[in-house]
Amino acid sequence: MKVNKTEIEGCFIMEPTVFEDKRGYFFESFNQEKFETLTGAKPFFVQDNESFSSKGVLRGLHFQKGEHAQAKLVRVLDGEVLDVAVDIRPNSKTFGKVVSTLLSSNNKKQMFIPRGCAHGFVTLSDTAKFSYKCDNFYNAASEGGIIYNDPTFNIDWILESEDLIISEKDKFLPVFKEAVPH
Ligand SMILES: Cc1cn([C@H]2C[C@H](O)[C@@H](COP(=O)(O)OP(=O)(O)O[C@H]3O[C@@H](C)C(=O)[C@@H](O)[C@H]3O)O2)c(=O)[nH]c1=O
Repeated sequence: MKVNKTEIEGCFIMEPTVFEDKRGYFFESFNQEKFETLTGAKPFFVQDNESFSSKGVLRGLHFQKGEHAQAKLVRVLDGEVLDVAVDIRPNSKTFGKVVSTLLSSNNKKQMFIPRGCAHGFVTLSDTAKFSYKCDNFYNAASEGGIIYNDPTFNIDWILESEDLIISEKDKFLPVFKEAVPH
């Protein structure tokens, strides 16, 4: 597995080693020992999630607050998404930085988003199956979010805004300055 640092402290993009033969392929999608050695992070994952989305579906930007913050290791099982992490940790040296990367079932890349960062993705393929591990449990009361088109970040979501499919909850999220104390 290759681990690449990103512009966000503690956020990594991993490229697993894929073994191909006449039967198909094999790769380790998570190996705790290698993960810890290569990243220095020691998340203890307690929840796995999977979602299915049609082209244009944008989920995010989401996070959980306080003691319910979640680190996430995300990947695409089928299809392609643009995956985005935003550093909203006020005490971080990379506060306000954005990392976006294409994750697909072809490139098999994964992104590790540390606790305290916001996360979202948009589906670029006809459909996408998305899977992620979390190091803390879902807690509805602690959910937080930032509107996907926040002018501070000006994230290029690749698709035209009229082609985006967004939940009612996500359409009315606050801007960064309101969502996070500065
Ligand atoms: C996230 C989550 C949702 N749910 C429920 C709540 C709701 O009824 C339904 C759909 O929830 P949402 O609309 O919040 O799902 P979604 O918009 O896919 O939320 C996810 O977005 C991505 C970007 C993330 O980073 C995740 O952490 C999570 O916030 O599933 C759980 O039961 N457990 C969970 O862990």
